[in-house]
Amino acid sequence: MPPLMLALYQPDIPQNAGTMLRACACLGVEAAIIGPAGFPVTDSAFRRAGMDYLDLVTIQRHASFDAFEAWRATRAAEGAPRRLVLLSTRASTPYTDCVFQPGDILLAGRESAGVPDAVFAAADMTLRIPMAPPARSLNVAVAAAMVMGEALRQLGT
Ligand SMILES: C[S@@+](CC[C@H](N)C(=O)[O-])C[C@H]1O[C@@H](n2cnc3c(N)ncnc32)[C@H](O)[C@@H]1O
Repeated sequence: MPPLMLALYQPDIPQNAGTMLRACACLGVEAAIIGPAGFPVTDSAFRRAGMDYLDLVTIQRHASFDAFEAWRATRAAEGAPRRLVLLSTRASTPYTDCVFQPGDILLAGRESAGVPDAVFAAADMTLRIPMAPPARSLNVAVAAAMVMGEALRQLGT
């Protein structure tokens, strides 16, 4: 199992998803796309869009957050639980305070709206990247890259 997974919650901007999937390929991080997405997320659609790193990244696709949670529950029942670590502008814990664990799943929110309250509540941890006021949010791919970098640094990979 790769030490880390990045899950994209209902991504709606293909260029950001492509950037994050490429980062996963380069960093050895597994990826998941939680639908519905705002664009086609099949391998052939990514290839048509020119994503040339596709063969270097393992991408799970889940039709909904419920399906993703069902998969996570199965992993836990098999004795391999995976924490859900949400990146959110609504969180209060700075991401640098998190002690990351092998198998953690970093969840990045939808570009337009983040995640709904039920998804926020389902997370085992919620993390914030502190920003200079009055900034509202980072680009999702930038946020994901910052937290992946810190998690991989801690995990020594
Ligand atoms: C453009 S932001 C979403 C903005 C949305 N209006 C909201 O309030 O959640 C897209 C995603 O990037 C991540 N993100 C952006 N800035 C962040 C920050 N400062 N701390 C943690 N996550 C951040 C989160 O996963 C967020 O859901």
